[in-house]
Amino acid sequence: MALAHIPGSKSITARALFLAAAADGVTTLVRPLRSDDTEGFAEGLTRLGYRVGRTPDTWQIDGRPQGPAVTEADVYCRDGATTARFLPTLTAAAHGGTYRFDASPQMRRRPLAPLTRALRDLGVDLRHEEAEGHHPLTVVAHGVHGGEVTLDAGQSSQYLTALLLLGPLTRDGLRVRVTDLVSEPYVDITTAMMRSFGAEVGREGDTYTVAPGGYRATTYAVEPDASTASYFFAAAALTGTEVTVPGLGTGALQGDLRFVDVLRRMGARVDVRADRTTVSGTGELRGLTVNMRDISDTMPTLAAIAPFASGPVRIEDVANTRVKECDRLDACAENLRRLGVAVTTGPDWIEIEPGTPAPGVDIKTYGDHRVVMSFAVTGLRTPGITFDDPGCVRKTFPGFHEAFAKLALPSRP
Ligand SMILES: O=C(O)C1=C[C@@H](OP(=O)(O)O)[C@@H](O)[C@H](O)C1
Ligand SMILES: C=C(OP(=O)(O)O)C(=O)O
Repeated sequence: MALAHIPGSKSITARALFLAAAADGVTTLVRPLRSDDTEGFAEGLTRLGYRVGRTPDTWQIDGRPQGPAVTEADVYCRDGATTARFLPTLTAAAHGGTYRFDASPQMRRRPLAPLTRALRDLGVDLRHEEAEGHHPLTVVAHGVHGGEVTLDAGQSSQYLTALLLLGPLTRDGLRVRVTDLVSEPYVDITTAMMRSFGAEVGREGDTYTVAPGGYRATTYAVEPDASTASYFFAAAALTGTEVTVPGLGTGALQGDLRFVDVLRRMGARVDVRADRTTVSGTGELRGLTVNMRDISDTMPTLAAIAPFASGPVRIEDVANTRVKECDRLDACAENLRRLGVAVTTGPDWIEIEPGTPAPGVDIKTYGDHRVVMSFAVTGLRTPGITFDDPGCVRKTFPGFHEAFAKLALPSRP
């Protein structure tokens, strides 16, 4: 049996940083994720004048309910969509100040318009430098009264998360009516964490309601990252071994842990306990059709093991994976074809035929950490897989290659 110690959740760390910054008091984050995305978020807060103190295992943030300590700042959000979508929203609540945000070339391309429109509907003075609804942008802050707003979160749930996080910082509170929503479990993480920081948030049908009143500082322990865990679970299912991830169990906040249900349907044995999850490969990997709208960060993980299934694997309802670190449907299809596997794709689906991936293929990563980590799993059964940019795993897991090698799973080419 192998034990995989997975670093902290990116989504939880990003939310915790926002909540801690906005809270009244000093917050301690226990085992936050240390990676490019979350370091970028913390650096953004520092630029805005928040104090973020760090030891290897904890981050301490001095909350500033009144907003950033500086009235002017230039923040580079790197490649992190949580940073690029949550931080401008945090500054909108300040009473005075001009804050400019920019991001990586890919993050500049990724959409933002439904969020910027909603913020403007709430009276936020938000100016784009180039294209509407894209970085770079400037927030000229003068507080937010709140009220009701309608939001299309059909391309990204992060728009909704950003607005909900803003809710307690408004004068009158916020009602958000949602017309469409992907990645819904991420919104559940948001509301659960808001409550942990003392906020009142509720939902009736398609409308979320957030009370004013700010946030209270707390000590918050960050769960291991469930999307990262998917590579280790998939590795177990593929190689017929057993992998246990401590710290992710029945009480986990992250929807991506549901990836183990997909592996169970394919034939793996899955045991979810209160504080750990174990996947055991049985030697059987069946094909299936699966809707991954709720857990689409794990689409590449499944695509990468799909050729080894006994029947076709069809993944549906994942259009928004086209607007992530790269167009993930195309990137997965291209790399599977390079491996000699038959693949078809549509606007929001991919279907992968069984096949034996060819050895010695260089995977085209498009700078996407999930492409690397997913095809590293394929590499357990395919000799000679290399990556044109193995280091891009730094976005969420700088030590991925070492940790994955340490797992010492049998590779059976
Ligand atoms: O809120 C979050 O922390 C995230 C939400 C999801 O994005 P979308 O809602 O854009 O699908 C997910 O893909 C991303 O990795 C993290
Ligand atoms: C899509 C992702 O990240 P983000 O949207 O937070 O940049 C991801 O980590 O797979």
